[in-house]
Amino acid sequence: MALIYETMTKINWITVAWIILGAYIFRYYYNYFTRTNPLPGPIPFPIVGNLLQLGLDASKVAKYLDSKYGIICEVYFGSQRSIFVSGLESMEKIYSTSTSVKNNGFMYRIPPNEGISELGFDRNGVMFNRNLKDWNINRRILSQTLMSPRFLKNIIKLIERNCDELFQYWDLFRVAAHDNRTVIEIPKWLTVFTNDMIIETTMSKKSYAKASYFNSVSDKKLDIPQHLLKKSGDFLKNHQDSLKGGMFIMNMPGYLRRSIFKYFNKFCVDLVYWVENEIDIRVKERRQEIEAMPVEKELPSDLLTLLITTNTSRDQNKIRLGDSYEPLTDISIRKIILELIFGGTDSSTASLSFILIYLCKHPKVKDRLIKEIEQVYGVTSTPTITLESLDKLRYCEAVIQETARICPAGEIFFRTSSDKVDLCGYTFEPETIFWTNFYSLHHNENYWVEPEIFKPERFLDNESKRPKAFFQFGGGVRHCPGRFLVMAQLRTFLVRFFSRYDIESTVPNQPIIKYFAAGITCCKKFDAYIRPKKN
Ligand code: HEM
Repeated sequence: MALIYETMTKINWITVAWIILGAYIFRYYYNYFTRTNPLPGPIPFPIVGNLLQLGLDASKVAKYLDSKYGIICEVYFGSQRSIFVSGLESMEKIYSTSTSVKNNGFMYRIPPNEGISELGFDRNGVMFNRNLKDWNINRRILSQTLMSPRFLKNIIKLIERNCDELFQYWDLFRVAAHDNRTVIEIPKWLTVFTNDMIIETTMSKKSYAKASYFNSVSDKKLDIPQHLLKKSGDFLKNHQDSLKGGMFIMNMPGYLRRSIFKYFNKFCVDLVYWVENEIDIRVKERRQEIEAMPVEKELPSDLLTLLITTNTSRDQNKIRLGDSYEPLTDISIRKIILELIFGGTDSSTASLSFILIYLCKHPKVKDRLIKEIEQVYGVTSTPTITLESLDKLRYCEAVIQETARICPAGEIFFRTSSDKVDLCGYTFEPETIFWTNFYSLHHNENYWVEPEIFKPERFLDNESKRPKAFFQFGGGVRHCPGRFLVMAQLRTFLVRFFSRYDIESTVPNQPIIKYFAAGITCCKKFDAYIRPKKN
């Protein structure tokens, strides 16, 4: 009897589950087929949307959607309907250079999102902040800091120090191998390199991710206290995992996160809080260090000091918004730093990896780049780099831009309408998310002569003749605030690297193996021989 009752109960539960699932699917497709403003696009599946059909290779998705559906279509990333835009005119509208926040209809990054709201990013920081008044002040403080020549001058010194440290480890490998060349797994090394740099840039504290990685792959061990290596290693791992966790929190509907995925959700949230807590400890520590500095003494121009002191009594250049001068709160500083670490690690690693791959594939371009470096700095393995000297590297800049055109780290990127907007003859409601197809635009024959050919010279034309169909860092009021920093970083690295080494891919005609994670197209594998340069 008990068995029959148990079986009946089981069947009932299974039946109920099927009915709920059936009702959910019916409701999903009813909403889909009766949606307003339908656009062409692949039919989505519940929960995953079009992810199974399209996959996660951003350039393949970009090419496919552009060729099959034209300059505007719709896709579902998870349960989120997104408008996918490939035409230049639409992109110019979305990334409009209009400086007026009021007249710009594409002011948001993403529509309201339960997960992002639970983590507090919808009302703090810059990237996802939906309170446009707060976003504006945070953004102005950040831009004023990240773009100031004083800050950038210091950053160049920081980049040089980090290059020297990286090269010291590579040399240790070479000596240990009794060989004049070292096989380096480029993306892995560049990840720890850019991570150390962004941590030191944002937290004004030495980071040991490179050293920690060296110790994990080398027989020789560095004489650095274990707790420092562990701390940096843990920070890198947890911040990378928290980024993946953040994607889960952002894209998985709340009712599923709170039920089926309850424990995994908690694990992801805890990871984000772990990283935030580490940042918070450092912010408080720096506040105390600043308070201990004599008032008459000029404060250092590192990012953290500037974020803490802007609009306080220690600030000489207050930023006014409306009638008030408001300093940033600790929570806002914490979120901004977290976003900068997220925004500044994978994108820079990917860009630098792709540049080195293209230089290996195009030895003539590499030779011309080395010639330019020698012209500006002379033949030396330790050039002294200044902000002014970096501006003379026109060909180097063109190499960086051409790589960003042909193989962008941001192949597709997103903005959200903050108002009713018109695009390609359709009217869209506020809170519609638009994915912009930079990849296809950068490969469009209407705007580029022989777009599949790597030709940095195309960026050497005069300013007025430069191609307009190029979105390396987005554009307009939400233009990437890290662009000057990253351009300084890339140029300084290339100068330092090619003053000292030559590089050759271990695989002839190195294929570009990419993966897409958290909005960035990253380089999955690239091994290269690094040899001392013959002068
Ligand atoms: C090569 C490396 C990089 C690439 C390709 C890149 C690309 C982009 C793009 C396409 C956007 C969207 C801009 C728009 O909507 O108009 C963006 C925004 C942003 N980037 Fe970068 N970025 C890079 C490096 C960095 C670095 C190093 C930082 C930090 C120091 C950073 C911080 C940010 C932030 C905070 C935003 C959001 C700005 C806002 O919403 O107002 N990025 N980036």
